[in-house]
Amino acid sequence: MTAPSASPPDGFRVVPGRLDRATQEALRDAIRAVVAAAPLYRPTMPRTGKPFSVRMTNCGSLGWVSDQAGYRYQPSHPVTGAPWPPIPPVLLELWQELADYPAPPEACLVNFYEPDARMGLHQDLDEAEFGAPVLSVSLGDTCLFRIGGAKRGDPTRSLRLASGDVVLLGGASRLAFHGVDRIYPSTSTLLSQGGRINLTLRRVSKVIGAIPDPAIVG
Ligand SMILES: O=C(O)CCC(=O)C(=O)O
Ligand SMILES: [Fe+2]
Repeated sequence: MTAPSASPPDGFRVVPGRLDRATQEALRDAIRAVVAAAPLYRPTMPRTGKPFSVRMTNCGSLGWVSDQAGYRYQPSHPVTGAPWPPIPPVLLELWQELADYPAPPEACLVNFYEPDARMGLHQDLDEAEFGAPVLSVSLGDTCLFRIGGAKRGDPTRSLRLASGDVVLLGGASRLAFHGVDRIYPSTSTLLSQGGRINLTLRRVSKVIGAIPDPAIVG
């Protein structure tokens, strides 16, 4: 008997093909404009200083960065010192439709994967607010995405994410380990040079009164 594959953690939602081709193209162009204002750079790992294989930038009032001092959110680009550009409206609308959270995202991390890039299993833990999901959008080449549970050793399951797919890490899955094991080159025509763009929308700070008070609502 083969080992059963892990069932997805509660709150993990995949919406295949959520963005049609025209929307993907518009979003690609919006991200090009973000990258023109806030260039992709290669972050380094805390302590070791080892470079990531993924290049990154951000849009939003806050951006996620990593360097030898650690992981954190900050309002400006670590190389240029400029504030991050705003999050494109199409992404804010997507958050409103899917996130089920009463405040907008503050950060959108932009990951760019060359064909040989990957992202090791990790949890997204640098936000103060775990009540909001992380909403992820894939553009360009298909990847092999892996998700496990709240502990590093928990069983994992793998799925392919294609251009236009949207994933939500909400509920229990908000703290699940996840990563990207590989990119499948030449699986999309969206990016002329190939590769994969992943966008993650994140609420960083807590919203006071985010949970409606039943005494007021009722
Ligand atoms: O590229 C992906 O699909 C996942 C990215 C991710 O987990 C992250 O940026 O924290
Ligand atoms: Fe992540």
